[in-house]
Amino acid sequence: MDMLLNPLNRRHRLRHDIPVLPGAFPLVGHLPAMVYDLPRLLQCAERTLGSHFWLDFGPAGHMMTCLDPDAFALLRHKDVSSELMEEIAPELFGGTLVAQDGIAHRQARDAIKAAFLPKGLTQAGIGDLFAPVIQAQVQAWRELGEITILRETGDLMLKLIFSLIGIPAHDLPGWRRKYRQLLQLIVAPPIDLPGLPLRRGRAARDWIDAQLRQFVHDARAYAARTGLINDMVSAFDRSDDALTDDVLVANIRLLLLGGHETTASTMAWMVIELARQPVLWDALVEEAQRVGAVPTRYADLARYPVAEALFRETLRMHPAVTLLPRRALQDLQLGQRRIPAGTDLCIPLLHFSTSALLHEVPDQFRLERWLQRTEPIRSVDMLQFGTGPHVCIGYHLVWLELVQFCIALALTMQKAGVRPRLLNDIEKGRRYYPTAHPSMKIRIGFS
Ligand code: HEM
Repeated sequence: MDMLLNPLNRRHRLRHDIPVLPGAFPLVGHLPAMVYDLPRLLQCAERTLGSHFWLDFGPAGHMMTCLDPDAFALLRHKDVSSELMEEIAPELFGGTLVAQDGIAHRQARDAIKAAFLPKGLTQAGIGDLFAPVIQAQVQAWRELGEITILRETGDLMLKLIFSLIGIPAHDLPGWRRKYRQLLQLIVAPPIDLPGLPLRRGRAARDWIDAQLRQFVHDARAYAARTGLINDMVSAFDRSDDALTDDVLVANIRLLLLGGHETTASTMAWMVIELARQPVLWDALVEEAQRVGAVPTRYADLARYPVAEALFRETLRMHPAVTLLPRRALQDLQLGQRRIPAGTDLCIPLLHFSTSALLHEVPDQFRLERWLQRTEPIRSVDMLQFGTGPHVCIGYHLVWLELVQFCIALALTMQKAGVRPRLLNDIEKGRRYYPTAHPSMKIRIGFS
């Protein structure tokens, strides 16, 4: 299929001496090609324009995109800001730490991050909380015999993330409905009328915030909630400049958002890769049987090198977050180019994750690149989680839950004498932006 570029826009233009990629449509710019075919779009831009070019993000404006791996270090640069995040998605990210810089960011992050480090996860018993939920879902797949994978992993992730926050199981259907409406804010056109996505999404966000406010209140009043909310509330209350409940609530909502689609997509890709490569499945089953149980503590993970390699290689080949927006606060030097203060930047994680400059035979799914390595994991090896002050808070949690997931899958299916099988084409229906995921239609059989 041809890329979704505007055939009437062929003019070559420069901004600040850097070429603008032709093919943008009015209003939506290059967004259609980014959503449906980002890898080919980046390759085409590199081939025709070189390593620095402007992409048109439609309503969010132009962003200078640099394919040189040095651009990854911009995420750690003191003169590069995350404020653009809030301008792109004010309804979702306004007031959250992902869109803040400096002290405001550090304060909010410090109050949350301890709960997500290995010690915090172990103390809160998160692995014990997750294991039965994962096992029940995988068992249900076995009984169904055939599933639509992304729908199922999305459902499982909602259950996990809600249990993490401490939402009681009987409240789940209501939450699920509101959560889906909240997600509409990502794509809602800016028209605020009854029945339209913006109005519904805002109403859902207000509902969710009101519930979270009540959780925070209960955590303070009775120390009644399980899950991470108690830990976060106490950390917020202990912080030097007491942070308001609005900040706390907005950031708990961010955790719900940040932890769901990304992990559901990675989990779905994991199953797809296991289904299409029998040797991967055999290696995983062998490891699962040798250890014989689903891990529940972070410290157990060292016993599952194959599952860890599967987690890392799946993310490398299919990073869920493909592009990160930033803004230069001062003039910057990037390779041979000077980038003026105020320039909006795009850091293409997808490109680095599959770049031949960083990985041998990058197009091949190879567990060996992780199993045979002797050096520790560097930030460039986990670039799918970003780096620097905003590096993903959920990294250790994702590692734990994805290893739990694939080991539970292997043990359950092996016991029943079946293995996953891919039932349709994986290329059609993939999406790459705002987050990447496999087609909603991919079906997996267990036989
Ligand atoms: C495979 C799963 C995941 C991927 C690929 C992923 C990726 C990322 C990336 C690339 C960033 C950096 C954003 C930036 O620099 O602007 C990020 C930040 C963040 N992630 Fe994740 N994430 C995942 C799962 C999770 C989970 C499970 C949670 C929590 C439950 C989470 C919570 C967050 C939060 C709160 C931030 C903002 C941190 C900050 O701005 O300081 N993520 N994530």
